[in-house]
Amino acid sequence: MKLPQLTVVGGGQMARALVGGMIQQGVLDASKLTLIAPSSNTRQWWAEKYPDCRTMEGSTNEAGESAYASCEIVLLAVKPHIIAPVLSDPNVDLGGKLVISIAAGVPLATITAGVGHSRVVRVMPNTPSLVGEGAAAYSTAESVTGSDIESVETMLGSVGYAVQVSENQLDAVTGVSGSGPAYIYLVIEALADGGVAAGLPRKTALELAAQTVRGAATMVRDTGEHPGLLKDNVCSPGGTTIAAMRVLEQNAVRGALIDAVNASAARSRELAK
Ligand SMILES: NC(=O)C1=CN([C@@H]2O[C@H](COP(=O)(O)OP(=O)(O)OC[C@H]3O[C@@H](n4cnc5c(N)ncnc54)[C@H](O)[C@@H]3O)[C@@H](O)[C@H]2O)C=CC1
Ligand SMILES: O=C(O)[C@@H]1CCC=N1
Repeated sequence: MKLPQLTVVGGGQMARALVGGMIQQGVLDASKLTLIAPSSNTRQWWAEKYPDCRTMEGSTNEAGESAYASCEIVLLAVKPHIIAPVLSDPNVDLGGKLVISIAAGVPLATITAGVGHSRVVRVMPNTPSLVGEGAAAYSTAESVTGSDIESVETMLGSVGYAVQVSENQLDAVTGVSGSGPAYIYLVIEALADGGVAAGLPRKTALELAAQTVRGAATMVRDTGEHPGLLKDNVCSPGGTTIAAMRVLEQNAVRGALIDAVNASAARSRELAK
């Protein structure tokens, strides 16, 4: 399935990852994209990267044309506190459009009230969408149709894994997979630092660390084995890994990750207020 005309509000990091991923995966033609961005640097970035797309500073241009007139889907990719000002702009008429928000914490009820109808989907994606390895969850408001869900699944499925959840689970999703790439980048950076400390060149240490994280993730996903068992398989009796595991447990890495996920989920709940 090819996506219809799409208008994206906000051209920052997550829009670049998600929409860029959809263009690269071939489900969206750049010629069907209108990107609204108040920053000229952002518009220039999109125009250079995807010359066929249309960029606009606001919801209308000097000729009075609306950024929304010909689109079927609108993707809200601005920061959570910008959602309300965007939706209260008198030039923004989202009647008859499927509206998708990726703003962390902003409830469906807030978006449907601002949009004026409930053909609205709330998504929590993540930035590895850019390379086709995203992880996303979504929840729908009441007027969303089967074909709308098909569009959302096409968008998210083209750039990785997608799952429908109940809205009250989206804060937890944010804690695990929305914010999650940042935790793993920290782990990769720290593993590479450890390799450098132990004598490896930086580049070699970073390649080994990144491939190890990728390999371990693929093992969990493809074998279906419990991660605890896969961990045990690495720990030879009296060997190197169990010595390292003891250090990780002494430093409460497990508890720190659990607390990190919960801190992100709690912040997501706070953003709803
Ligand atoms: N960065 C991430 O990994 C993830 C972000 N999100 C959500 O995505 C949304 C965007 O986050 P980022 O891309 O990280 O932020 P960002 O700051 O990189 O991008 C937001 C963009 O919106 C633009 N903007 C501000 N006011 C605007 C307006 N009135 N109309 C159009 N554009 C406007 C800004 O100039 C900026 O380029 C947030 O709501 C966030 O919660 C969700 C999942 C992951
Ligand atoms: O940090 C944030 O608020 C956004 C939402 C999830 C990932 N980045």
